[in-house]
Amino acid sequence: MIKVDRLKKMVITEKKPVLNDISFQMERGEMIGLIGASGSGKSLLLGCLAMRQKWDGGRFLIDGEDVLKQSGGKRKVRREWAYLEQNPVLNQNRTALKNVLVGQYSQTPLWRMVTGMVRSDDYMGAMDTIEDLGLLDKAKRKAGELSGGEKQRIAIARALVHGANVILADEPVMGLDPKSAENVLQTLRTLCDEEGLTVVAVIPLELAEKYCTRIIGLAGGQIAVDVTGRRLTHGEKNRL
Ligand SMILES: Nc1ncnc2c1ncn2[C@@H]1O[C@H](COP(=O)(O)OP(=O)(O)OP(=O)(O)O)[C@@H](O)[C@H]1O
Repeated sequence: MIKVDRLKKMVITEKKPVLNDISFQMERGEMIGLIGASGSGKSLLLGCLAMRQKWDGGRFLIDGEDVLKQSGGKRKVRREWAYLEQNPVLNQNRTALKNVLVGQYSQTPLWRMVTGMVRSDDYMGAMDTIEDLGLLDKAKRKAGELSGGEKQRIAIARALVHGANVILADEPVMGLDPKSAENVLQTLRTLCDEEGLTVVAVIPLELAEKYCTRIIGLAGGQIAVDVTGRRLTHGEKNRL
């Protein structure tokens, strides 16, 4: 279980904390939609969870251990959790498959990386994951030739092949056409339901209502809404 306990986050330009007293828990298999007005701190919260932003207060407990105090705790989160940016960083000249396999390089000897030789079980694992994400016919295409939604799904495949059990995604469907956006979110939801993946994604409210198991809304530096995935009431929307 993952527990955020009274997280505080400051930025140099503001006197007051941008995030103050943020507390919530995440269970395995949850897909959390993070919503809130522009500037409410969604990206900063995601960055704190991904250990890419410094915490200015609070505790971050994973299975009871405070990651902020544990030696190597931050590195472990950075290595084991996936942080998906809006425009996934893929090598455009390499195939989708090679980009997915990069996720396994941390366990791959240097000579294999240099020669590009891949173990057959790594190859099979990557192909299985690509197939699960509906991109088998694109596996040998260069990443630069894929659509935005396909690139997002390749980034998800890479995260899964790398063994990530938590995916933090900052606006993963921004700029995608509606069908591709729904495809990416349906893929993530299925992985949560069937594989126990945990996802926190900054996405538009109407998509969070449709695909997420839970919706967390930020306002005024605090959690203003924390409900199971469903249509928000007028009252809840007004709090954001
Ligand atoms: N590196 C930084 N230095 C100074 N201020 C920052 C920095 N990063 C974020 N902020 C400020 O913190 C606040 C929250 O930013 P954040 O990017 O988390 O908002 P957001 O909810 O993701 O917004 P948006 O929906 O527009 O992307 C904003 O007021 C922003 O200007």
